[in-house]
Amino acid sequence: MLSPESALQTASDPAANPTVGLIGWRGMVGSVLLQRMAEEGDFERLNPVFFSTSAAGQPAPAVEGLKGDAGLLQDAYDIETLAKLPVILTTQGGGYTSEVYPKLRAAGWNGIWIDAASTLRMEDSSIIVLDPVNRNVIDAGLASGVKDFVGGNCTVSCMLMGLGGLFKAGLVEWGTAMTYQAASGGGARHMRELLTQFGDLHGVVANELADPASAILEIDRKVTAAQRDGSLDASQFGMPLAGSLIPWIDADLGNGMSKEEKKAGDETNKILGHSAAQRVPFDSLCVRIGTLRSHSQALTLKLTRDVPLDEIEQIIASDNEWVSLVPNTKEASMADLTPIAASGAMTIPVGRLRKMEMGPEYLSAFTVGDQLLWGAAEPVRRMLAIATGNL
Ligand SMILES: NC(=O)C1=CN([C@@H]2O[C@H](COP(=O)(O)OP(=O)(O)OC[C@H]3O[C@@H](n4cnc5c(N)ncnc54)[C@H](OP(=O)(O)O)[C@@H]3O)[C@@H](O)[C@H]2O)C=CC1
Ligand SMILES: N[C@@H](CC(=O)OP(=O)(O)O)C(=O)O
Repeated sequence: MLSPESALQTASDPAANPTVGLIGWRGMVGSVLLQRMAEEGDFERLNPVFFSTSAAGQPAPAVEGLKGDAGLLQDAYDIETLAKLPVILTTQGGGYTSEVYPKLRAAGWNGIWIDAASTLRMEDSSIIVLDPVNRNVIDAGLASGVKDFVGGNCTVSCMLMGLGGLFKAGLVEWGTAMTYQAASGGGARHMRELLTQFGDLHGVVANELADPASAILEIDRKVTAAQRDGSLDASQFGMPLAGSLIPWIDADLGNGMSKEEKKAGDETNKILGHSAAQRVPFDSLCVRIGTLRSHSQALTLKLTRDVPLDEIEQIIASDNEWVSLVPNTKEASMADLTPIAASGAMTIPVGRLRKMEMGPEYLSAFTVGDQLLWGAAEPVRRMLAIATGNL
């Protein structure tokens, strides 16, 4: 393994492994990314140069598969060093992208920028990457000189991994998604806050819970009072999430829509490579719930025609190797169609498939996916493999 310095010097040597700058590897998405890269043996085929916004000069992380160590952390704001890299992959977040990306391009950098943040997603110059769904769009983009490849919104990517087959077959006239998004979608501190709230609420009624004869309405009164009196730490979410929900995610766009909801239609159509004329109306109502990891969504799809349910199931199941069809029974749904089942798994369960009372073209569906895997880390990991000729 080359030291970061020599790796940078040989970045254009075609005989060497491709050099890639990794930024954001310490965060939640970044940690999952490193885990997946180690599992897939990616570090055997790359020269990684690790960057940090807070700890330049410290030792880079030890990663499985790398021959030798990765040297020291480089300064993630050092444009000159970044500009020597042929490929940069960042999971650092939108603030970092907004600050560094324009400076790098202004400095004449012409490398490939792979990003998990939303900042550049809807730019004409970028492609939203989800290769099991849009490998054709990615390949065409690479061939035509596109340099910016951005992972999609977690909810959108998980939905398309599950139901992309129906969209690709041209069977969706319009759709809606009612989402149930996990606390971890907000970041590590949000997860901690939720668990702390659960613990505090339990503490408020621990004595009553220990006594089977205590009045349930008194327990309810005490919990509700604690949720309302400001005693719970809600600094991340802005209101208690434990034992409740928040029917708004991300910024208020001022037109009755949240930023998270706008992404559903915009990103779905961009990933599928639809022109404005081909746009499939797809709208959503996004809700934060008190789960830890994995985003769920209940969908209503208006199909372009009446397709028999068994055919629909076949189209969904055969779209990609990660879809897992769950029989529409109570037992199977409880076992396999929950955040508990999906968290940490690469599979995307799709179930509750049935035709609705409104007519045979109306399909009801439920899907759940680990938003840190297919919703964030995996599409950018795979894009890196594509960009470096390994996928
Ligand atoms: N969370 C999710 O479900 C999803 C997130 N994304 C996007 O991915 C990007 C990154 O999100 P996420 O990983 O959740 O962000 P995190 O807040 O977990 O990590 C981002 C950066 O914060 C710094 N940091 C500061 N304190 C800590 C700490 N205690 N532990 C770890 N890192 C710390 C690290 O930078 P440094 O090492 O340089 O100090 C790290 O790289 C965002 O743009 C987000 O929108 C996309 C889809 C889903
Ligand atoms: N907004 C998502 C997570 C996320 O980071 O989305 P995006 O990458 O589109 O900003 C959530 O809170 O669950």
